[in-house]
Amino acid sequence: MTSNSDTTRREFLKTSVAAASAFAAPAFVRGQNLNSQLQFAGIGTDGKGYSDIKLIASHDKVKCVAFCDVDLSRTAKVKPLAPEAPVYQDYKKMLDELGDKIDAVSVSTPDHTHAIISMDAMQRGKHVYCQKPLTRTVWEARQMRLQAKKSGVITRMGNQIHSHSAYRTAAKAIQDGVIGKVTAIHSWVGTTGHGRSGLLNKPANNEAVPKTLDWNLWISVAPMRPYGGNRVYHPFTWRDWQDFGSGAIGDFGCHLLDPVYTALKITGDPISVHSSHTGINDEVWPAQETIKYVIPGTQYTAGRSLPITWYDGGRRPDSRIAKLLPGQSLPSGGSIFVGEKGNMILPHYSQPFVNIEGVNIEPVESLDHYHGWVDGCLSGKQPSDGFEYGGHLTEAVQLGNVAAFFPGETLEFDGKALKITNNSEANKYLTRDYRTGFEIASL
Ligand SMILES: NC(=O)C1=CN([C@@H]2O[C@H](COP(=O)(O)OP(=O)(O)OC[C@H]3O[C@@H](n4cnc5c(N)ncnc54)[C@H](OP(=O)(O)O)[C@@H]3O)[C@@H](O)[C@H]2O)C=CC1
Ligand SMILES: O=C1CO[C@H](CO)[C@@H](O)[C@@H]1O
Repeated sequence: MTSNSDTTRREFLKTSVAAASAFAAPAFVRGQNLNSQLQFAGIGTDGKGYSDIKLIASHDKVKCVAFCDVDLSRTAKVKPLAPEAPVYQDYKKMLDELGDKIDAVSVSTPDHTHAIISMDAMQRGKHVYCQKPLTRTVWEARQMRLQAKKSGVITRMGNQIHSHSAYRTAAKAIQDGVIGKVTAIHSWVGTTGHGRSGLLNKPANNEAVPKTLDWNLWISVAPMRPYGGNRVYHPFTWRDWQDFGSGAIGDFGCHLLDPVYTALKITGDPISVHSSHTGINDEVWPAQETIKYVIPGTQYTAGRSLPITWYDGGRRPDSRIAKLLPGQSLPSGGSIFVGEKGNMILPHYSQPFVNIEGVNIEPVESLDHYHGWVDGCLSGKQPSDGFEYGGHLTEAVQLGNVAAFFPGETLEFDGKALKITNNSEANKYLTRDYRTGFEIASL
């Protein structure tokens, strides 16, 4: 049952956010919303989920009203944040039972469950903070973008470095023209596509599912398979497996390519994608990859299109591309922005530098990524990396994973039609088959 005051408050929050998404929110709406509380539920409560929930809950207008994790043994850390809040194993049951008592949710679960949970929450009018990559597939990323717009809810992707000084400084430097127009991007990370579980195929042995874990809910949209054992798939090692995670580019693409997309204001769909790697089977992602994209140019690029090359698993760009000054070196992960006047090197999570003598970049301040989303939910103002932005970025990242199934081929992509135009077989990898009972209700 919802009390009258809850209904009134909830209805008010909903209408004012809907109004704000249709046109700029009038000051009185913002003011009244900023005085109200955000009733928040955290989904996925260990691993990254714990830090997401803790940092969102540190906003003084947030009230934690529920927690949810498929493994009840992994909920102990969040309980002290709101000892009276109920703990659920099934997010659907939580949303059904608590209804309007929840305004907003975080989704910090393995990649394969981001879309099914976030779509359901948005369809019920909840604001959503969802971890990176926004989704496991290109099709899901498109649905998330469309649904967020349709529902008029406030969204943010969990790529928190977006708000960090290092990435914000890099974006400003590019937009200020420090290296001139950009002609190419090279981004790399040391992380490998598999190796976390030590397996290349499903294990022959099985172990009993821990009593605290609902394995059916963990598997969710993916085809059912036996539990396997601790750290075969969960926790954490799901990143290796095609059914659940997204390999190295899925794990880090939405971090490293985020300042590229933000700085260059990329909103167009990739034109083409090409992969080369050390080998792929039907289960895990390649250990080492090079993915080459061609992306439509913007006001900050020299050409009408822009080549972006991604390297992982120990592969990295030829250091001569960077034309470093004496004393400079390439970081273990990051990006080279090649410009007409010079190059900018952006190490992952630290300040950028350029190879132009005498030019130092003044850092800009960090913002609070988590509070920025909460403030957005209360004011109706969409933060910069909502699902419209995160959806575009994730589509590109996951398109790289589609290309991994066709090494050596250049796949041409028609973003409008959501179709690969020169290889019909590749289209099946843009989406997936959903397990009965776990289909995503799309638009
Ligand atoms: N932005 C960043 O810097 C980082 C982002 N991430 C992202 O966060 C997400 C989670 O990663 P990580 O914390 O490492 O993963 P883990 O496997 O360690 O934890 C995920 C948590 O979610 C729970 N869970 C799994 N499925 C569901 C479900 N359907 N409903 C509710 N709870 C569920 C897990 O339970 P169980 O123990 O049973 O699996 C676990 O407690 C990923 O998308 C990852 O990419 C991760 C690290 C850093
Ligand atoms: O930033 C991060 C730190 O490492 C984790 C494990 O690879 C990533 O998932 C995460 O996004």
